[in-house]
Amino acid sequence: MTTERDLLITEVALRDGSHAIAHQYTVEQVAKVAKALGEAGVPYIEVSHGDGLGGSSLQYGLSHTNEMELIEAAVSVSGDSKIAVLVLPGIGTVHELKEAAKLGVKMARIGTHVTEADVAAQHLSKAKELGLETVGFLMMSHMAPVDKLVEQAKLMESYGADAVYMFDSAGALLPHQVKERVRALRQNLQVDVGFHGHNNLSLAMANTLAAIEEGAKRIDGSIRCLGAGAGNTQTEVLIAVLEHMGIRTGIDLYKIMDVAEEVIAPILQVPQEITRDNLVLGYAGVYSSFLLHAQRAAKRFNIDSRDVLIELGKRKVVGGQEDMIVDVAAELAKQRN
Ligand SMILES: CC[C@H](O)CC(=O)C(=O)O
Ligand SMILES: [Mn+2]
Repeated sequence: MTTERDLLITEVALRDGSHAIAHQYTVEQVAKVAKALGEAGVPYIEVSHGDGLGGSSLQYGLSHTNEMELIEAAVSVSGDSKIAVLVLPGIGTVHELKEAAKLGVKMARIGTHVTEADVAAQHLSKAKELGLETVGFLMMSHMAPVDKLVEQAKLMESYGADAVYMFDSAGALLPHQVKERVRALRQNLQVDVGFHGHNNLSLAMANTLAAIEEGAKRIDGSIRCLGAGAGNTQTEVLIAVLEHMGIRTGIDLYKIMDVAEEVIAPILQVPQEITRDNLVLGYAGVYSSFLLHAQRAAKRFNIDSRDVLIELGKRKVVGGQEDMIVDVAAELAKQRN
């Protein structure tokens, strides 16, 4: 029997949520979560290091477990759900993509900074060759004007992406800005448009609904908000809201609520909340994945982590420049003495 779905949801807690727990997922945790998500009817489950395949490093944070083991475990228990991986060109290589495909991954999500889509060409075409469904996504989309976003999205489409997402990586966008962007993407692309939000300004749900209103067909969520910063659009809440709107996702509401409460909550080291640092991520337009790095650097130099985040926002530091977080903290500390 095929499930009727008006929207395709990708659950990202086993990838974006990896940032929130410093990439410490174990095989047991991933298997338990993936199995439960599969039973709840989630169509796509993303599994990788928070920074994608190959992300385990001193720069981005060392994983507890090799991500290929996590992927293999997820594939073996996820039933009809498809396992997706994230790849950031420059971090993840075609070699890792091949290894993931061999393990049974069905979708590759290739992401670049919002102005750098051209670096995704090779990865997208290789993923296609491997028979994978492909998503291209543009991160930190608040940092580019609408016409630039559209230009870059068209490049992703031309490289073979089956869908193009805009990522509000910093959780900095307001609903009217999301609407404007998704509308423009829909007007200019033939492929599906997707949206990935972060809840740092408590707008992930509002932004997601704005995207859906403008025709976004693919949405990312993180169950119990287990994503970087304050997390993403909370999956189980989204499913309830969409049911009220008569939008079919194929996900069982009671089951997804149970996964949140019984499987995810025990994994959380602290509850996913809009703490003052998370709020500053959204306010200053800083990558949500920088949170723990900035907190560690602030502690090391005995300064306020909010000052580090505000300065990173001013300098428009983007993914891949994690080493600058320590530089900024050191500079701020020096200025203070
Ligand atoms: C560092 C990759 C990043 O976490 C991808 C993502 O989820 C985002 O940009 O929001
Ligand atoms: Mn994210």
